[in-house]
Amino acid sequence: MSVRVPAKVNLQLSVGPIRDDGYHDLVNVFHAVSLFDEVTAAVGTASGGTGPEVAVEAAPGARVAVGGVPVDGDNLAVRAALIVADRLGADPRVTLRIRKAIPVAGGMAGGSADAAAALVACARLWDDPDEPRLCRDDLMEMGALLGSDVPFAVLGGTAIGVGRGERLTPALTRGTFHWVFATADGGLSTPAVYAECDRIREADGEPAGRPEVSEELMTALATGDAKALGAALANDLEPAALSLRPSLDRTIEAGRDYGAIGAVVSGSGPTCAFLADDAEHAAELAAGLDGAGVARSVVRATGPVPGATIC
Ligand SMILES: C[C@@](CO)(OP(=O)(O)O)[C@H](O)COP(=O)(O)OP(=O)(O)OC[C@H]1O[C@@H](n2ccc(N)nc2=O)[C@H](O)[C@@H]1O
Ligand SMILES: Nc1ncnc2c1ncn2[C@@H]1O[C@H](COP(=O)(O)OP(=O)(O)O)[C@@H](O)[C@H]1O
Repeated sequence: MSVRVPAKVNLQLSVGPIRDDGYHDLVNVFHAVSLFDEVTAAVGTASGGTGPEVAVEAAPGARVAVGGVPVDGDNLAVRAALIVADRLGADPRVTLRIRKAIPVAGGMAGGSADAAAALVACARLWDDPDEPRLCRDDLMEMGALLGSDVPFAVLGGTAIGVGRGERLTPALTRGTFHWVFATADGGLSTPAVYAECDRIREADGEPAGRPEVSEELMTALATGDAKALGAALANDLEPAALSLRPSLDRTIEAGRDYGAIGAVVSGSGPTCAFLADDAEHAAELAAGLDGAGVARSVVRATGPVPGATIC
Protein backbone atom coordinates (compact mmCIF):
# COMPACT_ATOMS: atom_id res chain seq x y z
CA MET A 1 0.00 0.00 0.00
CA SER A 2 1.74 3.19 -1.21
CA VAL A 3 0.60 6.72 -0.51
CA ARG A 4 1.97 9.91 -2.07
CA VAL A 5 1.72 13.04 0.08
CA PRO A 6 2.56 16.65 -0.71
CA ALA A 7 4.62 19.34 1.03
CA LYS A 8 2.98 22.62 2.01
CA VAL A 9 3.86 26.27 1.83
CA ASN A 10 2.10 28.82 4.04
CA LEU A 11 0.59 31.63 1.94
CA GLN A 12 -0.40 33.51 5.08
CA LEU A 13 0.85 32.68 8.56
CA SER A 14 -0.56 35.14 11.09
CA VAL A 15 0.49 34.30 14.64
CA GLY A 16 -1.64 35.45 17.57
CA PRO A 17 -0.66 35.52 21.23
CA ILE A 18 0.63 32.40 22.97
CA ARG A 19 -2.17 30.35 24.60
CA ASP A 20 -2.23 28.64 27.99
CA ASP A 21 -1.43 25.29 26.33
CA GLY A 22 1.78 26.71 24.77
CA TYR A 23 0.38 26.88 21.23
CA HIS A 24 -0.38 30.07 19.30
CA ASP A 25 -3.73 30.89 17.72
CA LEU A 26 -3.20 31.17 13.99
CA VAL A 27 -4.62 32.09 10.69
CA ASN A 28 -2.64 29.62 8.62
CA VAL A 29 -3.39 29.50 4.89
CA PHE A 30 -1.91 26.20 3.71
CA HIS A 31 -1.18 25.43 0.06
CA ALA A 32 -0.16 21.90 -1.00
CA VAL A 33 2.59 21.76 -3.66
CA SER A 34 3.85 19.03 -5.97
CA LEU A 35 6.86 17.98 -3.93
CA PHE A 36 5.98 14.54 -2.60
CA ASP A 37 7.08 12.03 0.03
CA GLU A 38 5.97 8.43 -0.52
CA VAL A 39 5.06 6.11 2.33
CA THR A 40 4.62 2.37 1.75
CA ALA A 41 2.97 0.18 4.38
CA ALA A 42 3.20 -3.63 4.37
CA VAL A 43 1.70 -6.02 6.92
CA GLY A 44 4.26 -7.67 9.23
CA THR A 45 7.77 -6.75 10.36
CA ALA A 46 11.17 -8.34 9.70
CA SER A 47 12.21 -8.34 13.38
CA GLY A 48 8.94 -9.77 14.62
CA GLY A 49 8.77 -7.01 17.27
CA THR A 50 5.46 -5.91 18.77
CA GLY A 51 4.91 -2.65 16.83
CA PRO A 52 5.55 -0.84 13.55
CA GLU A 53 9.00 -0.66 11.98
CA VAL A 54 10.20 2.15 9.78
CA ALA A 55 12.95 2.75 7.22
CA VAL A 56 13.68 6.17 5.77
CA GLU A 57 15.56 7.07 2.59
CA ALA A 58 15.86 9.98 0.21
CA ALA A 59 13.61 9.67 -2.83
CA PRO A 60 15.52 8.94 -6.05
CA GLY A 61 17.11 12.17 -7.26
CA ALA A 62 16.13 14.18 -4.16
CA ARG A 63 18.89 15.99 -2.25
CA VAL A 64 17.29 15.44 1.15
CA ALA A 65 19.40 14.79 4.26
CA VAL A 66 17.39 12.11 6.07
CA GLY A 67 19.85 11.77 8.99
CA GLY A 68 17.63 13.82 11.34
CA VAL A 69 14.56 11.64 10.86
CA PRO A 70 13.90 9.26 13.76
CA VAL A 71 13.57 5.56 12.87
CA ASP A 72 11.92 4.54 16.12
CA GLY A 73 8.66 5.30 17.91
CA ASP A 74 9.33 9.06 17.59
CA ASN A 75 8.76 8.92 13.84
CA LEU A 76 5.40 10.56 13.20
CA ALA A 77 4.47 7.86 10.68
CA VAL A 78 4.99 5.17 13.34
CA ARG A 79 2.81 7.11 15.78
CA ALA A 80 0.15 7.45 13.06
CA ALA A 81 0.18 3.68 12.40
CA LEU A 82 -0.27 2.99 16.12
CA ILE A 83 -3.27 5.32 16.33
CA VAL A 84 -4.98 3.59 13.37
CA ALA A 85 -4.21 0.10 14.76
CA ASP A 86 -5.65 1.12 18.11
CA ARG A 87 -8.82 2.55 16.55
CA LEU A 88 -9.43 -0.48 14.33
CA GLY A 89 -8.22 -3.13 16.77
CA ALA A 90 -5.61 -4.25 14.20
CA ASP A 91 -2.25 -5.97 14.73
CA PRO A 92 0.18 -3.00 14.70
CA ARG A 93 3.04 -5.00 13.18
CA VAL A 94 3.52 -3.10 9.95
CA THR A 95 6.62 -2.12 7.99
CA LEU A 96 6.68 1.48 6.82
CA ARG A 97 9.11 2.65 4.15
CA ILE A 98 9.40 6.42 3.73
CA ARG A 99 10.95 7.96 0.62
CA LYS A 100 11.56 11.62 1.29
CA ALA A 101 11.66 14.46 -1.21
CA ILE A 102 10.35 17.03 1.30
CA PRO A 103 13.21 18.72 3.20
CA VAL A 104 13.57 17.66 6.86
CA ALA A 105 12.80 20.39 9.45
CA GLY A 106 12.44 22.70 6.45
CA GLY A 107 9.12 24.42 7.17
CA MET A 108 7.32 22.34 4.53
CA ALA A 109 5.67 19.89 6.97
CA GLY A 110 7.48 16.74 5.82
CA GLY A 111 6.97 14.90 9.10
CA SER A 112 3.29 15.85 9.13
CA ALA A 113 3.03 14.67 5.52
CA ASP A 114 4.48 11.26 6.44
CA ALA A 115 2.05 10.99 9.36
CA ALA A 116 -0.88 11.77 7.05
CA ALA A 117 0.34 9.24 4.49
CA ALA A 118 0.68 6.56 7.18
CA LEU A 119 -2.85 7.28 8.45
CA VAL A 120 -4.25 6.83 4.93
CA ALA A 121 -2.10 3.76 4.13
CA CYS A 122 -2.82 1.93 7.39
CA ALA A 123 -6.54 2.71 7.26
CA ARG A 124 -6.65 1.17 3.76
CA LEU A 125 -4.58 -1.80 4.94
CA TRP A 126 -6.66 -2.60 8.02
CA ASP A 127 -10.16 -1.15 7.51
CA ASP A 128 -13.07 -3.19 6.17
CA PRO A 129 -13.16 -2.43 2.40
CA ASP A 130 -16.91 -3.05 2.21
CA GLU A 131 -17.93 -1.09 5.27
CA PRO A 132 -15.04 1.25 6.16
CA ARG A 133 -15.12 2.52 9.74
CA LEU A 134 -12.82 5.47 9.05
CA CYS A 135 -13.54 8.29 6.59
CA ARG A 136 -11.23 11.17 5.63
CA ASP A 137 -12.67 13.43 8.36
CA ASP A 138 -11.85 10.73 10.94
CA LEU A 139 -8.27 10.56 9.66
CA MET A 140 -7.97 14.36 9.87
CA GLU A 141 -9.24 14.28 13.47
CA MET A 142 -6.73 11.55 14.32
CA GLY A 143 -4.05 13.60 12.54
CA ALA A 144 -4.67 16.57 14.84
CA LEU A 145 -3.57 14.35 17.76
CA LEU A 146 -0.17 14.01 16.06
CA GLY A 147 0.47 17.64 15.08
CA SER A 148 -1.20 20.88 14.04
CA ASP A 149 -0.22 20.50 10.36
CA VAL A 150 -1.22 16.83 9.92
CA PRO A 151 -4.94 17.34 9.06
CA PHE A 152 -3.97 19.60 6.15
CA ALA A 153 -1.62 16.97 4.71
CA VAL A 154 -4.61 14.60 4.61
CA LEU A 155 -6.85 17.23 2.98
CA GLY A 156 -4.47 19.01 0.54
CA GLY A 157 -5.44 21.77 -1.90
CA THR A 158 -5.50 25.23 -0.34
CA ALA A 159 -7.16 25.71 3.04
CA ILE A 160 -7.49 28.18 5.88
CA GLY A 161 -6.40 26.72 9.22
CA VAL A 162 -7.48 28.31 12.51
CA GLY A 163 -7.02 27.34 16.15
CA ARG A 164 -3.48 25.97 16.21
CA GLY A 165 -3.86 25.38 12.45
CA GLU A 166 -5.78 22.10 12.69
CA ARG A 167 -9.33 23.41 12.04
CA LEU A 168 -9.59 23.68 8.28
CA THR A 169 -11.85 25.27 5.69
CA PRO A 170 -11.00 24.74 2.00
CA ALA A 171 -10.27 27.98 0.12
CA LEU A 172 -11.54 28.78 -3.35
CA THR A 173 -8.73 28.88 -5.91
CA ARG A 174 -8.46 29.17 -9.66
CA GLY A 175 -5.74 27.70 -11.88
CA THR A 176 -2.25 26.58 -10.99
CA PHE A 177 0.54 28.56 -9.34
CA HIS A 178 4.23 28.01 -10.16
CA TRP A 179 6.72 27.90 -7.30
CA VAL A 180 10.45 27.63 -6.77
CA PHE A 181 11.78 26.46 -3.40
CA ALA A 182 15.29 27.08 -2.11
CA THR A 183 16.15 24.50 0.55
CA ALA A 184 18.87 25.13 3.14
CA ASP A 185 21.58 23.06 4.82
CA GLY A 186 20.29 22.09 8.26
CA GLY A 187 16.79 22.65 9.60
CA LEU A 188 15.13 25.01 12.04
CA SER A 189 13.20 23.78 15.07
CA THR A 190 9.53 24.84 14.93
CA PRO A 191 9.20 25.47 18.73
CA ALA A 192 12.43 27.50 18.68
CA VAL A 193 11.11 29.70 15.84
CA TYR A 194 7.78 30.33 17.64
CA ALA A 195 9.74 31.17 20.83
CA GLU A 196 11.95 33.60 18.87
CA CYS A 197 8.82 35.24 17.43
CA ASP A 198 7.52 35.78 21.00
CA ARG A 199 10.91 37.10 22.12
CA ILE A 200 11.15 39.63 19.27
CA ARG A 201 7.61 40.86 19.91
CA GLU A 202 8.30 41.26 23.61
CA ALA A 203 11.59 43.10 22.95
CA ASP A 204 9.88 45.42 20.45
CA GLY A 205 6.95 46.03 22.81
CA GLU A 206 4.56 44.93 20.06
CA PRO A 207 2.09 42.40 21.44
CA ALA A 208 0.40 40.04 18.97
CA GLY A 209 -3.02 41.03 17.65
CA ARG A 210 -5.90 38.71 16.75
CA PRO A 211 -5.02 37.01 13.45
CA GLU A 212 -7.41 37.65 10.55
CA VAL A 213 -7.72 36.18 7.07
CA SER A 214 -6.27 38.46 4.39
CA GLU A 215 -8.97 39.54 1.93
CA GLU A 216 -6.28 40.42 -0.66
CA LEU A 217 -4.97 36.87 -0.45
CA MET A 218 -8.41 35.26 -0.79
CA THR A 219 -9.22 37.42 -3.84
CA ALA A 220 -5.87 36.63 -5.46
CA LEU A 221 -6.51 32.89 -4.97
CA ALA A 222 -10.10 32.99 -6.19
CA THR A 223 -9.16 34.92 -9.36
CA GLY A 224 -5.94 32.99 -10.01
CA ASP A 225 -3.97 36.27 -10.02
CA ALA A 226 -0.35 35.23 -9.44
CA LYS A 227 1.00 38.80 -9.13
CA ALA A 228 -1.61 39.68 -6.50
CA LEU A 229 -0.86 36.40 -4.70
CA GLY A 230 2.86 37.24 -4.69
CA ALA A 231 2.12 40.63 -3.16
CA ALA A 232 -0.17 39.11 -0.50
CA LEU A 233 2.24 36.43 0.80
CA ALA A 234 2.87 37.09 4.51
CA ASN A 235 4.55 35.12 7.30
CA ASP A 236 4.73 36.38 10.90
CA LEU A 237 7.43 33.76 11.61
CA GLU A 238 9.75 35.19 8.94
CA PRO A 239 11.52 37.74 11.21
CA ALA A 240 12.13 34.95 13.75
CA ALA A 241 13.50 32.56 11.11
CA LEU A 242 15.75 35.35 9.75
CA SER A 243 16.94 36.15 13.25
CA LEU A 244 17.91 32.50 13.86
CA ARG A 245 19.32 32.05 10.33
CA PRO A 246 20.52 35.47 9.04
CA SER A 247 21.82 33.95 5.77
CA LEU A 248 18.19 33.55 4.62
CA ASP A 249 18.10 37.29 3.96
CA ARG A 250 20.51 36.75 1.05
CA THR A 251 18.40 33.87 -0.30
CA ILE A 252 15.21 35.98 -0.26
CA GLU A 253 17.04 38.90 -1.90
CA ALA A 254 18.48 36.62 -4.60
CA GLY A 255 14.96 35.38 -5.44
CA ARG A 256 13.73 38.97 -5.77
CA ASP A 257 16.76 39.87 -7.91
CA TYR A 258 15.93 37.01 -10.27
CA GLY A 259 12.40 38.33 -10.72
CA ALA A 260 10.23 36.38 -8.22
CA ILE A 261 6.79 37.99 -7.97
CA GLY A 262 6.57 36.86 -4.34
CA ALA A 263 9.22 35.74 -1.85
CA VAL A 264 8.63 34.36 1.65
CA VAL A 265 10.12 31.98 4.19
CA SER A 266 7.98 28.81 4.24
CA GLY A 267 6.43 28.39 7.69
CA SER A 268 9.13 28.13 10.34
CA GLY A 269 11.82 27.89 7.61
CA PRO A 270 14.55 27.65 6.57
CA THR A 271 13.15 26.78 3.10
CA CYS A 272 12.36 29.92 1.08
CA ALA A 273 9.44 29.99 -1.36
CA PHE A 274 9.35 32.06 -4.54
CA LEU A 275 6.36 32.59 -6.79
CA ALA A 276 6.76 32.80 -10.58
CA ASP A 277 4.43 34.11 -13.31
CA ASP A 278 4.28 30.79 -15.15
CA ALA A 279 6.22 27.56 -15.81
CA GLU A 280 8.79 29.27 -18.05
CA HIS A 281 9.46 32.02 -15.53
CA ALA A 282 9.79 29.36 -12.79
CA ALA A 283 12.48 27.57 -14.85
CA GLU A 284 14.43 30.84 -15.29
CA LEU A 285 14.07 31.74 -11.62
CA ALA A 286 15.21 28.26 -10.55
CA ALA A 287 18.28 28.46 -12.82
CA GLY A 288 19.15 31.91 -11.43
CA LEU A 289 18.83 30.79 -7.81
CA ASP A 290 20.84 27.66 -8.51
CA GLY A 291 23.65 29.70 -10.02
CA ALA A 292 23.60 32.20 -7.13
CA GLY A 293 24.71 29.46 -4.74
CA VAL A 294 22.31 30.56 -1.98
CA ALA A 295 20.60 27.20 -1.46
CA ARG A 296 21.36 23.55 -0.76
CA SER A 297 19.02 22.66 -3.61
CA VAL A 298 16.47 24.45 -5.77
CA VAL A 299 13.24 22.66 -6.67
CA ARG A 300 10.25 23.64 -8.77
CA ALA A 301 6.67 22.70 -7.87
CA THR A 302 3.11 23.66 -8.65
CA GLY A 303 0.08 24.05 -6.43
CA PRO A 304 -2.52 23.39 -5.36
CA VAL A 305 -2.38 19.56 -5.43
CA PRO A 306 -4.48 16.96 -3.54
CA GLY A 307 -3.55 15.67 -0.08
CA ALA A 308 -2.37 12.15 0.81
CA THR A 309 -3.42 9.87 -2.05
CA ILE A 310 -3.10 6.11 -2.59
CA CYS A 311 -0.82 5.49 -5.62
C1 LIG B 1 5.02 26.54 11.73
C2 LIG B 1 4.05 25.60 11.05
C3 LIG B 1 3.25 26.39 10.01
O1 LIG B 1 2.38 25.57 9.27
O2 LIG B 1 4.65 24.49 10.39
P1 LIG B 1 6.21 24.22 9.98
O3 LIG B 1 6.64 25.42 9.21
O4 LIG B 1 7.01 24.00 11.22
O5 LIG B 1 6.18 22.99 9.10
C4 LIG B 1 3.08 24.96 12.09
O6 LIG B 1 2.39 25.94 12.83
C5 LIG B 1 3.74 23.97 13.00
O7 LIG B 1 2.93 22.85 13.04
P2 LIG B 1 3.47 21.40 13.54
O8 LIG B 1 4.85 21.20 12.98
O9 LIG B 1 2.41 20.42 13.22
O10 LIG B 1 3.63 21.68 15.06
P3 LIG B 1 3.10 20.88 16.35
O11 LIG B 1 3.77 19.54 16.35
O12 LIG B 1 1.63 20.96 16.45
O13 LIG B 1 3.75 21.79 17.48
C6 LIG B 1 5.15 21.86 17.67
C7 LIG B 1 5.43 23.09 18.50
O14 LIG B 1 5.26 24.28 17.67
C8 LIG B 1 4.70 25.33 18.43
N1 LIG B 1 3.39 25.69 17.86
C9 LIG B 1 2.80 24.93 16.91
C10 LIG B 1 1.58 25.30 16.37
C11 LIG B 1 0.95 26.46 16.87
N2 LIG B 1 -0.24 26.85 16.40
N3 LIG B 1 1.54 27.21 17.84
C12 LIG B 1 2.77 26.84 18.32
O15 LIG B 1 3.29 27.55 19.19
C13 LIG B 1 4.60 24.82 19.86
O16 LIG B 1 5.80 25.18 20.50
C14 LIG B 1 4.52 23.31 19.68
O17 LIG B 1 4.97 22.61 20.81
N1 LIG C 1 8.60 11.13 9.24
C1 LIG C 1 9.30 12.20 9.62
N2 LIG C 1 9.91 12.97 8.71
C2 LIG C 1 10.62 14.07 9.09
N3 LIG C 1 10.80 14.46 10.36
C3 LIG C 1 10.20 13.73 11.31
C4 LIG C 1 9.43 12.59 10.98
N4 LIG C 1 8.95 12.08 12.11
C5 LIG C 1 9.40 12.87 13.10
N5 LIG C 1 10.18 13.86 12.64
C6 LIG C 1 10.80 14.93 13.45
O1 LIG C 1 10.12 16.16 13.19
C7 LIG C 1 11.03 17.24 13.05
C8 LIG C 1 10.41 18.29 12.14
O2 LIG C 1 10.38 17.77 10.87
P1 LIG C 1 9.57 18.29 9.59
O3 LIG C 1 8.14 17.97 9.70
O4 LIG C 1 10.31 17.74 8.43
O5 LIG C 1 9.83 19.85 9.61
P2 LIG C 1 8.93 21.15 9.74
O6 LIG C 1 8.16 21.04 11.05
O7 LIG C 1 9.92 22.27 9.75
O8 LIG C 1 8.06 21.21 8.56
C9 LIG C 1 12.32 16.59 12.52
O9 LIG C 1 13.45 17.31 12.89
C10 LIG C 1 12.27 15.19 13.13
O10 LIG C 1 12.96 15.19 14.37
